[in-house]
Amino acid sequence: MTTVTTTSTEALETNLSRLSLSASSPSPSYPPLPRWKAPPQTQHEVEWADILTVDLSLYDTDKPKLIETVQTALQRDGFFYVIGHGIDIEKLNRQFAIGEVAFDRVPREEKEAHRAQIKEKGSFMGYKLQNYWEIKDGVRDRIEHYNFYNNSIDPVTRHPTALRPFVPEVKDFLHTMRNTVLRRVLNLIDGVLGLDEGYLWNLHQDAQGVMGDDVFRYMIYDPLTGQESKKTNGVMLNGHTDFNSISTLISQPITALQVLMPDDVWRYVKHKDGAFVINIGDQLSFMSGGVLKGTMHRVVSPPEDQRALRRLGVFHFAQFRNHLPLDLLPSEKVHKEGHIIFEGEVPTTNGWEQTRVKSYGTSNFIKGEEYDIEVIAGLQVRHYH
Ligand SMILES: O=C(O)CCC(=O)C(=O)O
Ligand SMILES: [Fe+2]
Repeated sequence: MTTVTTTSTEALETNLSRLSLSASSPSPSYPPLPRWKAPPQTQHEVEWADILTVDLSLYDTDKPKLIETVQTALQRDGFFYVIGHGIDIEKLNRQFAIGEVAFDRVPREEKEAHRAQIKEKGSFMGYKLQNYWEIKDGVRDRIEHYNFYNNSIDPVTRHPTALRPFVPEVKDFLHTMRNTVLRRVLNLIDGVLGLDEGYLWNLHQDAQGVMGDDVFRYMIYDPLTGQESKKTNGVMLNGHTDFNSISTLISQPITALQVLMPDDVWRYVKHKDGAFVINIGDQLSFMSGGVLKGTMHRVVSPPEDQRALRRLGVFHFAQFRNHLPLDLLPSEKVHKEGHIIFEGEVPTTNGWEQTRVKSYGTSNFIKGEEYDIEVIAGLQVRHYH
């Protein structure tokens, strides 16, 4: 009898440990969640963007080489991959699994109650629901996103009920993204611009611990119908530059993100398992006097074999601290090779962000064949379609 009991307990434990191996929970303190099933990669050959890779595992041993790569990447393409960052792939996959909770386990009414005040406050905090933006000729977007803001993650009760158990994990993950990825990438950019190491990081987090209001986003694209796709020329998210300092996305297999490369051709970003895709946004580009490129990118319908799939994304949009003027950085290189961006009043970091969030996809810009133009602070901002 005793033996039987022992055996069945062992069997139970074995089963449990098997279960916990197949459930995705990288830390015992995080609640279990079904493992995210990554969609299959495309078998189609498309034109890939030839973007460079920065291996952060060399950060302590070969920084000069990494600085050189970042320099070429940011002066030429505005995009690069980051590998060797040390964040376990299970942790990355958990973020996709949590993203699914945000879209599939929160009822519509609760999403409405957490709708972001985009027009009112220039903020994406909460949900941007489908159909908010116009892509082209009356076709509206099929994108939903849920956004956490770094300085307003607490209390957990501000988030939809189904997401609450995962908020501590989101916080930990964002903290890791800031301290292990963003910080090292900014230090490398300091190297490119000849700034003291830590200069750019300090603009994102000062000695008193005041932090930029980074946006951490889950984003899901539903496929466009054939009719819609025809009207938008396959475009699902119009060509834009990001509004912030540095954007990081976790690479995922659905082939749809395109970058406008230096020869003016849109090319696809190829998926790299466990890698980040990093680009700089308007604000860092402006502060660099245009030496570092805030590059145009867009999202189009995937190749045939992925076209019917939903596309889930996880993004970290880092922000400078609030209220900083978008002046040129104190770098000799910037002052020599760059140019003055704003002739009149210089916008602030959060001022620029809010203006762009408010008008993106909803305002009547000056229409053009290839792109529409919006004027902000005397500057022409392009919106490609
Ligand atoms: O979905 C993507 O891959 C890109 C999204 C994007 O560019 C953005 O949200 O700014
Ligand atoms: Fe973007």
